[in-house]
Parts: sequence; structure tokens; C-alpha cells
Amino acid sequence: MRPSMLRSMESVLRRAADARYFSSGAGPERKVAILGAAGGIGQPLSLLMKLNPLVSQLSLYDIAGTPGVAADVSHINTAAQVAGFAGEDQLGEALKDSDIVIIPAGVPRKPGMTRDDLFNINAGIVKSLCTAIAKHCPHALVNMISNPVNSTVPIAAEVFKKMGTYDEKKLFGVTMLDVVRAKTFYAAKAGVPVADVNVPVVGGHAGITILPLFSQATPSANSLSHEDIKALTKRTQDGGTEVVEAKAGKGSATLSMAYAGAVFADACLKGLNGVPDVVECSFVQSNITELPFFASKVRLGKNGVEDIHGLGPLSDFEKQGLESLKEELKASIEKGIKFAKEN
Ligand SMILES: NC(=O)C1=CN([C@@H]2O[C@H](COP(=O)(O)OP(=O)(O)OC[C@H]3O[C@@H](n4cnc5c(N)ncnc54)[C@H](O)[C@@H]3O)[C@@H](O)[C@H]2O)C=CC1
Ligand SMILES: O=C([O-])CC(=O)C(=O)O
Repeated sequence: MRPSMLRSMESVLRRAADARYFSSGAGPERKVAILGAAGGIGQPLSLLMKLNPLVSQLSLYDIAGTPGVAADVSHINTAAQVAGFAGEDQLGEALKDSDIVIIPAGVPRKPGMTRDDLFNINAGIVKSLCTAIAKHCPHALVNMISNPVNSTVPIAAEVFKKMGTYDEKKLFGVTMLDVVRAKTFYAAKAGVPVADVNVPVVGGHAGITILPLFSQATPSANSLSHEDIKALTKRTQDGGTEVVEAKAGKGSATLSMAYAGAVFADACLKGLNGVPDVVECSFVQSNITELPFFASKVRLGKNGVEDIHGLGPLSDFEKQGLESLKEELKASIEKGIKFAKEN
């Protein structure tokens, strides 16, 4: 075979490996619990976590429907042992000894709603689930998917504080879907292979609080105009609404969210297992701005958050975006804290 053909085959294989979401090889025994596992996100997320070789026990919890999901997923011939739990009586058993708890429990948006419109229902759900986490697996990493993430993460933090178990290194708002979208939209516009693309997305997870930093995107694409960057930013910020409208009343993103949640949980598992230099964006307790929680690149390690990267150099457009998002993000964080303190 000619060396040039060999090189191009190598490059195809490398890309395929990069595009693969899940880790290869095994690590220590790890238990992952999914709360809301019978839902639109929960089911495909359960499937993807069953495919992850770093998971040895997969615990699927919901208020109902999980025995069926667990029986179905358990027939897949991968190593993870699957168990289903339904109803509050079984929540403790579902959580016990978990290393990671992923929470996609709660109601999704319908057209015309904001994520904040979900607050009244989801705040209570998150509060009761986090109370159970504090009791049954206080050392687990928590991956919060339930919306509004800008408020549910502060709620979780307050619940854990009240229960005396809060460790800021272990609480993550899952903003990975914003990164997944930014990568996809950027690759298409810039004409670069999507598997090679990286784009940090900072701020929060709702509308203008989602701030993709396309000036730091790699591979860089000098061909993109300011108008292109503005349009990519808007599409990333409105990505959730694009799906809500396309689903026309049948919920919000579930499949892409399950993918994003599985990628983020895999990164957490790798960090726990001591894999070096695992970096992803997440909404965490942070002091890189004046806001108490903020999404940015985070290095994951054996204790959860190992360190939080700064924002790096921003374009003028991104600097403006950063200033504009602060008021809304601050209000959403304060709303979560207030709810948890009063309930
Ligand atoms: N962070 C992100 O990027 C994204 C977040 N989401 C959010 O994820 C949440 C779930 O969305 P879907 O799966 O589409 O909704 P869904 O309605 O299809 O599923 C939610 C599941 O949660 C369960 N549930 C409700 N109360 C519960 C409780 N107390 N304990 C355990 N399970 C409970 C329900 O029984 C249901 O099975 C929504 O709040 C949605 O807005 C959705 C997409 C992206
Ligand atoms: O938009 C929604 O309601 C669900 C969500 O968070 C997303 O898809 O980013």
C-alpha cells in the first residue's frame, strides 16, 4: 500500500476513534444512577450508559415505568449490570453506593414556554431527589440535566448545604448539549470535519446566558464573517427552542441530550478513574466571574472538578455577550437559592 494511502487510512481511523463517544477499556467498578430513566431523555441515556464499558452497575430510577426500561436495556450484551427501581420507596436502594447520579427528571418545555416556566414543577422534583442523594450517596458526582439548569444547580447546592454534604467539586450542571450544538453548527458553516471541532460554551443554559466562544473555536476558520458568527451564536442560543418548535408540543430535545449527557458522564467517569487532562464545559460553582455559578471549561479528576479554566481571550462581540447575560443568570441563580432556602 502506498504511504499516502496508509496516511489517509490512519486519519480516517483516528477520526472514527475521536467521534466515538464512549471510552474503551475497563476501569474500577463504577455505579451510575439515572433519575428520570423512563423519560424521553432517560431511556436513550440508559441505552448509551449501558454501552459504556466504564459502567459496572446501571441503576435506573423513575416514579414509574423503569422495570420495563431496565428489562429491555439489560438484554444488551455489555458488561454493566442493570437494575430498575420505581417509586420513592425504592429511591434509596437505587442511589446507594452510586459514583455518579445523572438527573433528567422533570417536565420538558412546550412551544411558547421558557425554561424558567418549568421552575415551579421541576424545583420541587430536584429538591426531593437531591435530599435523597445527600442521604444515600453523599459522595456521588451529580450531573444535573433538569431545567432550568441555571436555577436547579443552585437548588441542589443549597439542599446539599442544608444536609451538610455539599462539595462544590461534585455538582455539575450539564451544558454539554450547547457544546454539541456549537460544534455541529460551526463545522457545517466553516466546512471543517465535525470530529475535529472544539468550541467552548460558557455562561449558563438558557437563551442569551448560553455564550459560545467561536473566537476560540478550533480548527479556526478565518473565512467566517462577523455576520456568520452572530448567526451561529444565535442558533446555538436558540437550539433548544428550535427542537421544541419542531416537536410541536411533544417535548424538547431528548436524543441529542441523551448523547450529550452520555458524553459528559463518560468524561466524569474518566476523571474519577484518573485519566489525565479530561476537560469539558459545565455549569459549576465558580469564581471566574462575579456570579457564584458559571459554565466554563472544567478539568475533571478523581474528586470531580479539579480546576476551572478562565474564559481566555474574548472578542468584542463575546465581551458584550458576557455583560448582557449576567443580569438574567444572576436572577435565575438567586431564584433557585431563594426557593431552596424557603422550602
Ligand atoms: N440540560 C439540558 O441541556 C437539557 C435539559 N432538558 C430537561 O430535562 C428534563 C427531562 O426532559 P425529558 O426527558 O424530555 O422529559 P420527560 O417528561 O420525557 O421525562 C421526564 C421523566 O422524569 C420523571 N420524573 C418526574 N418526576 C420525577 C421524580 N420525582 N423522580 C424521578 N423521576 C421523575 C417522569 O416520570 C419522566 O419519566 C426537562 O426538565 C428538560 O427541560 C432537556 C433537554 C436538554
Ligand atoms: O430547550 C429546552 O427546553 C431543552 C433544553 O434545555 C435544550 O434543548 O437545550
